[in-house]
Amino acid sequence: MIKVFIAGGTGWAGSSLSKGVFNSQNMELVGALSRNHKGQNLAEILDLGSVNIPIYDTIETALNNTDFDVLVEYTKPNIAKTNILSALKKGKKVVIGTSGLTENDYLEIENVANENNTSVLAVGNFALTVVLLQKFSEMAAKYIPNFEIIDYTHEDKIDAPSGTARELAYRLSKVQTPNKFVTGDALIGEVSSRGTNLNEVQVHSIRLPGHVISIESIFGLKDEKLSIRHDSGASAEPYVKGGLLAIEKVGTFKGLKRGLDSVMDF
Ligand SMILES: NC(=O)C1=CN([C@@H]2O[C@H](COP(=O)(O)OP(=O)(O)OC[C@H]3O[C@@H](n4cnc5c(N)ncnc54)[C@H](O)[C@@H]3O)[C@@H](O)[C@H]2O)C=CC1
Ligand SMILES: O=C(O)C1=N[C@H](C(=O)O)C[C@H](O)C1
Repeated sequence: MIKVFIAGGTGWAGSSLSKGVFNSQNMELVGALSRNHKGQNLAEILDLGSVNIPIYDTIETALNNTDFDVLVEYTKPNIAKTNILSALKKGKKVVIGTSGLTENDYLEIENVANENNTSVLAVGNFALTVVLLQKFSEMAAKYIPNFEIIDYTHEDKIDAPSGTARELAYRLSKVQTPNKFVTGDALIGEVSSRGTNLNEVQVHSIRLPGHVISIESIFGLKDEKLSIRHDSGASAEPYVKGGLLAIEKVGTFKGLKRGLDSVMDF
């Protein structure tokens, strides 16, 4: 049995995963972190039956009071790194779902995981269809050296670019550095209108009502263009299966891995 603790277990994504873990044959849901539900029973909140799944409001109290193997981080960017580093320092394995962490954050997380001989699996998007978008985009980037990324989300998403876009930029940059067009001093007007540069890839973030979550990688060659786009629906269901797979696989290596495909067969 893998003992799982979910930081953000009462949230939109975390509550769906909590139910998935609770119903899993080889996992035990032993606790959750939630700022607003301290001292309550997660099983009652999620209608899971007559068991007690305690909720804490800080990672320190959770680590002092609960024994677990894997921390799933599904809170908010402002607290995620603290939760992750605290758990790693106690030798816990960590699955990261929370977006907003930077490349420097990941370097620090990787170092702390290595120092404590444990493992972290960070997944910008747990949905299988997004994993496929990442793979198809990597294939395209191998042949087309001109690409940019657009991320579209609901208006109240607090971090930009999305975790999905950050991970995609990181991955495409490993395939090749894209060519730059009209940048720096050559550009007349607003430099920021060309988006932000992540790992040498231009990323544009749209935040608008009526939008859920979409990601698009755009490629161009003379007289031809290619768009690879993914659109999420409104529920958090697509992230559950991938989340469960990540919990199962995070103990199979040491250090940091990024992307769900890193533990899948392709
Ligand atoms: N990697 C992936 O596939 C996915 C990633 N996400 C990311 O997961 C994160 C959470 O998203 P949602 O579930 O929509 O958020 P949410 O707002 O619905 O839930 C956040 C949860 O974290 C808890 N929380 C927030 N701040 C806290 C603090 N300071 N201390 C203790 N608990 C705290 C809340 O009580 C709640 O349980 C976001 O960064 C989002 O982008 C969301 C869905 C899929
Ligand atoms: O609702 C969100 O916020 C989500 N964020 C993740 C991201 O930043 O990429 C992914 C997910 O699609 C939902």
